[in-house]
Amino acid sequence: MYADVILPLPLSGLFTYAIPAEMQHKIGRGFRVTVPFGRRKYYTAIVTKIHRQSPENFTVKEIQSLLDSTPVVTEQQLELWEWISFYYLSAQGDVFKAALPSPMMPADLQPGFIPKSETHLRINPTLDDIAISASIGKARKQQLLLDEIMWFLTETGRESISKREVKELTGYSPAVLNGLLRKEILHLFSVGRSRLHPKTAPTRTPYPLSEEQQKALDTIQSSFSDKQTVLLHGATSSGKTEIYIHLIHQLLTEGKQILYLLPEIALTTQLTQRLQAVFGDKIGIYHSGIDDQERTEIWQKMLSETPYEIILGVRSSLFLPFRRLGLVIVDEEHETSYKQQEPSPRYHARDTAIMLAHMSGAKTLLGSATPAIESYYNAQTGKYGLVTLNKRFGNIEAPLVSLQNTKDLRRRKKMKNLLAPVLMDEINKALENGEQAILFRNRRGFAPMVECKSCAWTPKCNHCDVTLTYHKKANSLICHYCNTSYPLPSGCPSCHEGELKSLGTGTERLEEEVAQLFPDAVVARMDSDTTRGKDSFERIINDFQENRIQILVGTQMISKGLDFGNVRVVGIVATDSMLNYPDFRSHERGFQLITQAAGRAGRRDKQGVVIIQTVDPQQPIYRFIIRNDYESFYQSQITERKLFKYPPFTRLISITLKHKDERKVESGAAFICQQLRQSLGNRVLGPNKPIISRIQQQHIREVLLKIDHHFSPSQVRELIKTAESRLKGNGDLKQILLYYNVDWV
Ligand SMILES: Nc1ncnc2c1ncn2[C@@H]1O[C@H](COP(=O)(O)OP(=O)(O)OP(=O)(O)O)[C@@H](O)[C@H]1O
Ligand SMILES: [Zn+2]
Repeated sequence: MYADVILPLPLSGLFTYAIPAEMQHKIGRGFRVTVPFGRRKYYTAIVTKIHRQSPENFTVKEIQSLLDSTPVVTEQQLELWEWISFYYLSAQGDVFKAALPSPMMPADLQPGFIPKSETHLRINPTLDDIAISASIGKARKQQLLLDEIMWFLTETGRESISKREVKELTGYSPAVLNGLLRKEILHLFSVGRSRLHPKTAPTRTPYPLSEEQQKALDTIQSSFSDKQTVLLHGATSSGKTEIYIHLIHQLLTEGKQILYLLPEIALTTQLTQRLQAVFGDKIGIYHSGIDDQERTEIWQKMLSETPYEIILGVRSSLFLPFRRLGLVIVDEEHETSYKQQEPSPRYHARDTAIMLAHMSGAKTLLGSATPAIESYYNAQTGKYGLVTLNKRFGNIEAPLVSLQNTKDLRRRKKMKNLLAPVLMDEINKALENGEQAILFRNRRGFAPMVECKSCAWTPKCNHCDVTLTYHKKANSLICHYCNTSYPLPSGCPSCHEGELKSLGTGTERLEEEVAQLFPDAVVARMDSDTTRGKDSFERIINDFQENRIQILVGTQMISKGLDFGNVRVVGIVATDSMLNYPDFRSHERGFQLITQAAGRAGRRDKQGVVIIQTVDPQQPIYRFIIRNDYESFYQSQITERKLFKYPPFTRLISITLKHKDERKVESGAAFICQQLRQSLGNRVLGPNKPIISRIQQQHIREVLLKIDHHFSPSQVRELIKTAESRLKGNGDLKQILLYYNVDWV
């Protein structure tokens, strides 16, 4: 008998191995095996098929060992993997690697799962009291410690005490304990211990819903009777999360599991607190910030008889084994961080979640104050149900948004620093009232650019076509594409005359300046530079929540989903580069980002104030934002999308080609275009030289396919795969790396 397996390698197709006789009755689909492959000794692979067809043309190797006695990947998961690999044009091995926590796939160079253990002590059962006291003799300190241990065991009713616990006893000293061990009065042994969080009990029941919330919940439930997916379009702070909580509560009574997806780890902290208050330890948290070994235990728990009933996590959590999935909630469904960009599989977690729900007979609820144009279109055309919630919870008015023309203010010498006078005033007022402010800037680091004052030389990355960002605290120049860091030169290395000056503002400079402007306030920054540490999100969020920080400066990380009660002012410092970025989605993103950031203000008691600083206040998008008019904004966008054949009217597939040799990558891209044009004609755009055309020494070209609904995903897949194999058959071009990004965002 033979087994087809998926290897954790970026290779297309399955690999066949012979099953040793003694394994034949124990193996099946979804089991892990170790197999020899290539030069490395062994890999962990997943069995997808058992059959009797002996492979031709090569000698089959044998499976080395079987790791499981029951499948660790369910039938449904394997189906989902197949769909991802098919739809997103990614190798099955890439999907496998993305899905399983790495300790579940031990290999030569990769350790496996290590159960967590703890050292315990127990009293030697072969000794009676007389033997013990004879052995202790006159060692008074040993007797005292032993008495304390015995007292502990009686009190707790346990057989053993952990080493950690012994250290807390008053009579403890290492010498005394060693004495008891040497005399074999005490024995050491090791006990397995779960990494999962211990029991936490709920502290409250769900809040009663307002009338509007209840109506929205009822409509969601009735929509589910004929739609598999429903979009909840609810204003910021309208209380969507509380609606989710009621819905979850309902599903739990039906014995169903719920997957609650968030776009970013930064959002899990607050949501964990909110959900745990109601659901206690029914919730498992799953994201890349959680240690791999613990993730393995969560996976095992999901396979057990007592799985988590609720999983809260980011995109990778849709790979967990669910058995009774009833509902997937995709919160902030518009977020582009739901799309995995690197590495393959480049899947969209929202769309994959809808597929997962479909395969499980579950429902999907998408929620956002600023839905993705595609999702709103699906709701408009009846593919999804649509439920709208316009009002903020507690009937608080939507924040008052106003624009400040910084170009004009500068000309009139009114900009004394990075903040417009009106914004300064509002922050001062808020601080006087004991309220808080959030300042948003979509650029991290101190200054996005450094320039020589005399010759205008600017430092660039050696590996990428990118100007370097100055980071002051690290005192270095950093490439935001490959992360290489360079020391800051003391003078211009080009003309040797000029001094270097830094241009522009990142969050680090904004934080520094704001701290000087408001010396009595505590100012903190939240961006990817300040949130590297394990608990750093939690610390900043808790400090802000509890008013230990008055002004929070940050990137898009602070712009959405967070719920702070005391924020009066939100300042959006420079939005122009974002809106002028040459991409058909730049206005959609701008609208979402600004509306979401604005939504952090005035969430309790009274209306908030939002000030947007721009050099171009005439941009029509601001009118939609100020009037909080998603509907008209959507209309303007969908008209453009239709006219220029963008999603949802087409599917975009981007093909990226990379090679060290620019000439080669150029001819490779031309070759691919020419191949695809034979059947796809003018649906093929390119090749294009991207704005950043070299990253990590690799030259890059891009081809974009705009596929209308004449072509099915499988037809397009076929055409692309044919073009790829022709390119790989061309001796000169076969080294070119090809990457596909389906539903490119
Ligand atoms: N029924 C309710 N009873 C008491 N408090 C509520 C209720 N509904 C919402 N709230 C409170 O109102 C605030 C806003 O609600 P929530 O965070 O759920 O809004 P949201 O719609 O998810 O907002 P966003 O899209 O901005 O994340 C929260 O502090 C929440 O606890
Ligand atoms: Zn670089």
